[in-house]
Parts: sequence; structure tokens; C-alpha cells
Amino acid sequence: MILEIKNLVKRYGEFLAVDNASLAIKEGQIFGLLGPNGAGKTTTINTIIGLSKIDSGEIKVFGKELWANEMEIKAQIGVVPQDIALFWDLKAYENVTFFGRLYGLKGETLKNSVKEALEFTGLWDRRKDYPKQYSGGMRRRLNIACAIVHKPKLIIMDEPTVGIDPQSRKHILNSVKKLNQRGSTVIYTSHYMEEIEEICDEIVIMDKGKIIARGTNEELKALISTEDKITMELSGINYTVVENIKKIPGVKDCVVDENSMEVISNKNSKNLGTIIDVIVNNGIDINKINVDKPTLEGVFLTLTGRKLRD
Ligand SMILES: Nc1ncnc2c1ncn2[C@@H]1O[C@H](COP(=O)(O)OP(=O)(O)OP(=O)(O)O)[C@@H](O)[C@H]1O
Repeated sequence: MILEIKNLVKRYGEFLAVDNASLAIKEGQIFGLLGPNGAGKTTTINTIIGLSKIDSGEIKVFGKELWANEMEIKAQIGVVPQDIALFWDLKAYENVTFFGRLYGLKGETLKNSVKEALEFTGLWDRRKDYPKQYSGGMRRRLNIACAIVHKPKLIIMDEPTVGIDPQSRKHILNSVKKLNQRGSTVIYTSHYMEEIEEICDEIVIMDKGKIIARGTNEELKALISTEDKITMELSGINYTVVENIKKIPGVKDCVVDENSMEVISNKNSKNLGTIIDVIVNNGIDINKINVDKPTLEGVFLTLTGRKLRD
């Protein structure tokens, strides 16, 4: 395990921000921490990087106790904080160089690493600009360049796509995948379930300081769904077609109402093609088709009764 947290408790005064959270992250994963605003994601991250003292619990990073090995551990972590952390009166490449030096890089290694980090984030051509000349998305990317210049084993990104343009968002998500392929384990926090779905191997859902669910994308969705639902708008529905659809393996029910049909199948029965064939072979036109897939938003809603994004 690259990171192990056991029974973590963090209070701000009387307020319980992280409530007995435990999680384990394997080397090589893109691990998603999903939860609405105020769930306790940043607080959890801050405890992992030693920014915030814990009230009780255990944190092991790279198999070692965080408190006893803080400097050694921090040298192998790259953090992209939620709020942009840059020097405004330093040029982009000077910012990255500063962070590289902080992590002990020198001479040619430093120079090459800075170039690589700026190329990786697509900012090499704009390296001589100041952050104030950058768009919000470019500043985020520069923040990422600063965090990865020392090629850390573990990269922690705290909501890196909040408030940025779609192009930069895409760039950042691709960077996360590439960093992972390059060998880094990534912890990615977000309240955008689409992003977490797209890039994460394993996900933990947090709410009000508690971990309320964990698993792969599929495992989490399986929590709320045992069936697939297909709804169609058709012209000329007849009794025979309904009977024939009900005979298809995996189909649990077929209900019609005027021009619409709803077919419920066992999960993953993969019989959509057969259902369509039966309809078409009965001379019925399909005007519209919709397959309901479970989403992480749905998982959150089922578990908490609330939407992820209010
Ligand atoms: N320094 C602090 N003092 C008091 N309360 C705090 C402090 N920092 C965070 N909190 C509270 O702890 C809770 C968890 O906050 P945290 O920032 O960890 O949530 P989050 O899941 O990261 O949400 P967001 O996406 O909004 O940052 C919130 O209710 C927040 O108001």
C-alpha cells in the first residue's frame, strides 16, 4: 500500500470534519475521493501531507508512519492544492525552478526537469510569461508543473478543475492519466462525478466527514442497480412483440403504454441487440431509444438522499 489511513479523526474545535475514516491506496492507482463541498476531502488531504494535525488515528505513507518520517515522505509527494499557489512576480519557469530547488534538484537535472514539467503541462512556449498573464486554467497547469517537477511517487490533486475552461479541464484529466502511466500513484479529489468516473480505478465517497462507500466505478454502481432499463418510443406496437421480448433471456419485464415501451433486464444481460432485432423483425419503427445507466450521482443520491451538487 502506498497510503494507509486508519480511523482518522480530525476536529476543528467541536466540529468533526473527518469522522473515523479509513482507506488504503495501492501503488499505481488513480484513486478518487468524491464528495460534495464540505465533505472533508481537503481536510483528509491536509492530514496526509502533514499540514493539519490529526486528533486520532494512523497515517502510513509508503509503508512508514507519517509523523516519524515527515521530511523523507514529503520529498516523494507532489501536491496540487485547491487554491492556486504561485509566485506572481516570478515567471512561469522561475516558479517551477523554485519548487524544483525546494525538492533538492540542481544543475542540469533541475533545468531538464523544469523543461519536462513545462512541456508536460503544455506551457513551455509560455514559460517566460508571469502567472498574471495566464488564464485560470493555465495557472492550474502551472501549479501542476510545480507539483510534478521532482517526479514524485505520489501526486495529490485537490479539486484541480474547479472554475476552469473545458480545454484546460481536458488537458488536466489527460495529464493525470499520463502521470499515472509514467508511474505515479494519483489521489484525485473532486465533486464532479463525471471526472472521477472517467479517470479513477478506485473511488471513495465522503459525506459529512464520513466515508460512506468505496469500490471501483462498477462496484459502486452495482450498489444501486441490479437491473438495466431500456425505454423506447415506437410506432405500431403489437401484442406479439411484447410476448416475444418477454421470452428473451435476461428480460424481467416488458411494459407498454401507447407508443412507449419499457424493458427491464437483469444487469449486464447484454440483450439490447436482440431486443432491437425482435422489434424491427415485427415491422415496428423505433423512433427513440434510451438505456438508463446508473451513475455515481445516483449512488450518492441513494446513499444520502441528497444530490452531490446542490
Ligand atoms: N480551518 C478550519 N476551521 C474550521 N472548520 C473548517 C476548517 N477547515 C475546514 N473546515 C470545515 O470542515 C468541513 C470539511 O471541509 P473540507 O474543506 O475538508 O471539505 P471538502 O470536502 O474539501 O470541501 P470543498 O470542496 O468545499 O473544499 C467543512 O464543513 C468546513 O467548513
